[in-house]
Amino acid sequence: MSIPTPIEWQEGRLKILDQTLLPHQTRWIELETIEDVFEAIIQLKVRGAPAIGITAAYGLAIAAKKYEGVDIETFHLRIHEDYLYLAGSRPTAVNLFWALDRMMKVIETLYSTEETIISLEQEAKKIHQEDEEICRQIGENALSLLNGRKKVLTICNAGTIATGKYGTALAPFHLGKEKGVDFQVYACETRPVLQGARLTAWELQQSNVDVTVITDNMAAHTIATKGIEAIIVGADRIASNGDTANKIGTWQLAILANYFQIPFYVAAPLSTFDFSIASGADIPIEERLAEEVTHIGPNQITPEGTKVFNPAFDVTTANLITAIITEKGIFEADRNKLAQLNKAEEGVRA
Ligand SMILES: CSC[C@@H](O)[C@@H](O)C(=O)COP(=O)(O)O
Repeated sequence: MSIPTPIEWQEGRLKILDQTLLPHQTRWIELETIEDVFEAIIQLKVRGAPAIGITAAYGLAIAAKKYEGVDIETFHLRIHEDYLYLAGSRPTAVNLFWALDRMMKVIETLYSTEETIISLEQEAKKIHQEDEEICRQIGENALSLLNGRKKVLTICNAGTIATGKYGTALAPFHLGKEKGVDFQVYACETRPVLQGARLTAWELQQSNVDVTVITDNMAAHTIATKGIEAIIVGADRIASNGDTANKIGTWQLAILANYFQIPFYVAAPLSTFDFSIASGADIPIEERLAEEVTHIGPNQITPEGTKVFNPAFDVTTANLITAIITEKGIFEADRNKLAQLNKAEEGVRA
């Protein structure tokens, strides 16, 4: 696979592929401070739930280095402020909070500032490395579930550049390519920020996967006339009952899948589950700047003063989800089935 790695940590320096410049420029930028990390996340230079979590974890490791030489109590106070700052960047993707909480757990067990700084860097690297293996496993499970269905529709970008490697919803296409299984992928352009048209099209082209871009309002017609056999999407947060937040536009695809009687799959790591909330009604939905809707790139497309509603995500209700594909297997989007998964995971964590 020839897609560049989206996040790199080399000798204590963090570099990310600036996704706002894709597909026209492939440029890595260095994030030197916690403020750089915060800005990169809110400006979508790095995006996608797992990639946000990984970058924030490195952000905390970078922040910790500022406090070399301070006593451990002061260190705890300062790093807690940094944790809250990064946690305030984007509200919907729970992987952000999962990664930051995991970093803070490391701190609880150590009593020397110097040792904690080293351990935080190690933990961030671990979160990053683990994600690649998790995504590969999701890809394997998705490949077996798709089982010969080759014409697949997706939305947004839940690919390599949204994760450590391979992606979630796009993982079966990358892995399929490695194994000689060829898919025909249809990618919704994903207004307003065009993650499908800009990022998924670019990423799948890098992998030589056959990809066709459609505008978001072409989905029903495309499913009906092009013989789409399944829809697969990523996730930003999955509630205890299986309700799933993902990029705005996902819900309408699930409704269409139900209408056309084709499977609708969500692919996500366990770090995207939020077992602390009962249903999708509890998921905070990020609203972003009006300019994302009023403009395409630098060009304004609406009359001056047009009112705008710009939610970045919607919640697909569990009843519309055929299955959730995780690194630990395939699950029904059902409160009781997911509770078993949570129990098994709690056992592993204990
Ligand atoms: C593996 S990425 C999963 C999700 O985060 C993805 O589908 C998505 O909705 C990304 O939204 P974005 O606003 O681009 O961060």
